[in-house]
Amino acid sequence: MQAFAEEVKSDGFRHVVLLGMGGSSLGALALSDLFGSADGYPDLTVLDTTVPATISAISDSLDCEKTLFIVASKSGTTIEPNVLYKHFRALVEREIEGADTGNHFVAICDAGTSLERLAREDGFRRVFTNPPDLGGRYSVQSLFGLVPAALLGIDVGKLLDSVETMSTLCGATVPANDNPAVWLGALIASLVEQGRDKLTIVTTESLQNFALWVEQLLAESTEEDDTDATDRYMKVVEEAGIPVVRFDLTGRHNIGAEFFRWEFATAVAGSLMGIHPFDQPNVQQAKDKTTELLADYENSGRAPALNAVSSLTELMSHVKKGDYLAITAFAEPTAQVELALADLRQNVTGKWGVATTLGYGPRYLHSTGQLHKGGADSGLSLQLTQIENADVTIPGEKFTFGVLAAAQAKGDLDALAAQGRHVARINLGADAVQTVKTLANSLK
Ligand SMILES: O=P(O)(O)OC[C@H]1O[C@](O)(CO)[C@@H](O)[C@@H]1O
Repeated sequence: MQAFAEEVKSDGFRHVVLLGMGGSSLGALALSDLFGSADGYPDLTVLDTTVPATISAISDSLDCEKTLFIVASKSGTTIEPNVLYKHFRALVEREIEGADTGNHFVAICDAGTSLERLAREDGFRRVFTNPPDLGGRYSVQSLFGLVPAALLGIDVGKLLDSVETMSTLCGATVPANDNPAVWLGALIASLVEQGRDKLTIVTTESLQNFALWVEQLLAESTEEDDTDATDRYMKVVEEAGIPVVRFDLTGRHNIGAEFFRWEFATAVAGSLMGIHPFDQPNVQQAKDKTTELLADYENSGRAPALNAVSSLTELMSHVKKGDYLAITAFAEPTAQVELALADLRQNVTGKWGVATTLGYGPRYLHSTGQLHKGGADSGLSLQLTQIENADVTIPGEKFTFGVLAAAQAKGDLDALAAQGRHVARINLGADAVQTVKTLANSLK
């Protein structure tokens, strides 16, 4: 891996764009956030969206000649990386005519998948095949995390040493009380039993995407989660007297140990809670609805309609003690949108006294989407959409990214509603920031 990273660096690549969802990208995102790229190594962008505005913004900013794309998917069948590959392959072919475009693409996947075949047929620079007995969200210490880490110039050996240290501390002969992961898993499970079924992860800035990684691990595995990294929200949490556990990261490479601790703890918590920690059965429901909507579009030419559904106030009229509000946004996550949403969340908590989660679509569909549909019936869902403002075609497909994003948004809300969950949708219109601000202010 490190030899490959050196080769990529010396061939003049300055940017790596990783196309992948959930466990196939969040570990790399966490590592890139924490380490950045070492001197002379390329930077890393994770692209795990179908929202046209974000895809256009990234496509416009790329210097294709110096960009390497990683298509990362264990199953090889996930729609997002597959269509993103089609888009970027065409872009590279347009931008650097005549060159060996396959050289700009790398695949990470399980052996024998359709992605492996495609990558070989399309002449990818390299195909990394992963051991198939690893669940997606438990795969950061495998090629899914390590190849991007090596490309960033991270010392992969040091990272793995820290994983090994934690795995020794969690060995089979270590009594449960002294085992850091069993202790954490048991704590999570026992707090859930006492009714504390929300976990807030507060981190320093460089670990915010590590929190996203933990969110996916827990939300798909145990169906219980709430994360928030803003200090203001943390204050509200502390004031509510919620138990706090603190882990200090002594040296960046020790993130490897934390990956291991949380994976093991999640398996322990899931087992104690009687939940299968390696399964995510409800994720499929939204995928099936999306597939139906896309087929309908291909037959009728009618794009999935994202009509307004209910309103925030009407939605919150159903709230009960212990419920949470899941805010999902199919919009470009600009800094201003993030700030406006942080205010909205704070005001929701202030007005109704509930915890909130925030997930951008379609990323959250591969993470907290499981919690929303398969977790306890304590979540109300507010979907915010801003999809129509731009569109991007997908070579070889009848649908565009806009149609796909709309089908994913509608598919998820339909799946939730079909389960009797309370839902609302607000279309953000042309000015997403202003719409969210107005909504937040109306709650004061
Ligand atoms: O690596 P794949 O097969 O593309 O899957 C991506 C993600 O999708 C999920 O299967 C959920 O849809 C996650 O568990 C997984 O990490």
